Amino acid sequence: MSEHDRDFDVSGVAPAGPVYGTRPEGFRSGFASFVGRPNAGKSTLTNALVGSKIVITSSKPQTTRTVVRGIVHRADGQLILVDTPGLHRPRTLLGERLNDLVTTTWAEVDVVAVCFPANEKVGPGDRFIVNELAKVRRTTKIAIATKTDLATPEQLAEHLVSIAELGRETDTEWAEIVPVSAVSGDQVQLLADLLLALMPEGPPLYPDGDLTDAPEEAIVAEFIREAALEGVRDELPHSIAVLIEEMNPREGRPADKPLLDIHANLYVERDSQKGIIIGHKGSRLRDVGKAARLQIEAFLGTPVYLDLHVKIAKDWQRDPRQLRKLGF
Ligand SMILES: Nc1nc2c(ncn2[C@@H]2O[C@H](COP(=O)(O)OP(=O)(O)OP(=O)(O)O)[C@@H](O)[C@H]2O)c(=O)[nH]1
Repeated sequence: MSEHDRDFDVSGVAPAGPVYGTRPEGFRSGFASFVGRPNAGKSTLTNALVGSKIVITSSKPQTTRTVVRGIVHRADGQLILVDTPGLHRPRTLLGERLNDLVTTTWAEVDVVAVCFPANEKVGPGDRFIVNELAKVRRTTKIAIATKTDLATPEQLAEHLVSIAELGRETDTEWAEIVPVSAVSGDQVQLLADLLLALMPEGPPLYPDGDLTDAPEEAIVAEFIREAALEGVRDELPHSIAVLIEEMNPREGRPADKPLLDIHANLYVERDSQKGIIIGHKGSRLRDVGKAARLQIEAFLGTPVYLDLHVKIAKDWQRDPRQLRKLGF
């Protein structure tokens, strides 16, 4: 995208409607998307740039499903980060939908940043992604060596060479290759500078102070999913989806003692999974509910009553109707 003088209603990535504020001289604004194999550190980097926990992170791969934006506000520009799900060789209908979402996003953003964790070798998973990305010719691409705190200087040097090499092999021109650590904060500001420099000149696209325009419900659902994923077996993550049925302030509460009622359903695919989530006499579900509630309360800044139910949606990942219902 080269200019911002048009409507930004494309594929759910960009906001429609008004632009905010006037354009200071030299102000830049635009969209960047982090991609990379599962666990590459995309969500953590988004949070480090935005400076607040917006996108959930987890030590388990493939936890990111929803496109959630983080917004970096600076005096000289506004950077809107689009966090996409990882690209995978599709095995289910959900996989295909997610991949479509990913490639659509790539074509619409100003910059795609590929994350390569510095503590792991560049491998087939990375090659698959960069090859797919190479088909989107017009978008500017940068490479980020993530998690540099976990690599020795020698490893990092070798890693940067491999990234450059992969660029040549796939005919991808990296506009930048940047090493960062989201955990130590090393080079995070530099990355923000470089990303902003690649954005077109344009006015702010969001009101000052907004960190994300993802609907609150989507973020709340992600907090619940995050809590439910904690400590469960590896095959379970793909099988969990959360749908917020209702989110309303409790009526009749005094103004200084508000309470937000949230009714949510947690969907799994099989009876056995339901048992795992609920735990002995419901103990695990209670812990999940409490952990999620604390996160939600911190995020929304209000006391919450969370009513959480586990339901079975058989094979939801393969069923178009269920997928639609769950927002995919
Ligand atoms: N030491 C270190 N760990 C990191 C860094 N960035 C991310 N991690 C860890 O790596 C794991 C994966 O990070 P995420 O940010 O969830 O990775 P992701 O690419 O968003 O993962 P998916 O959603 O699965 O695609 C988490 O345990 C993070 O804490 C970093 O800079 N340094």
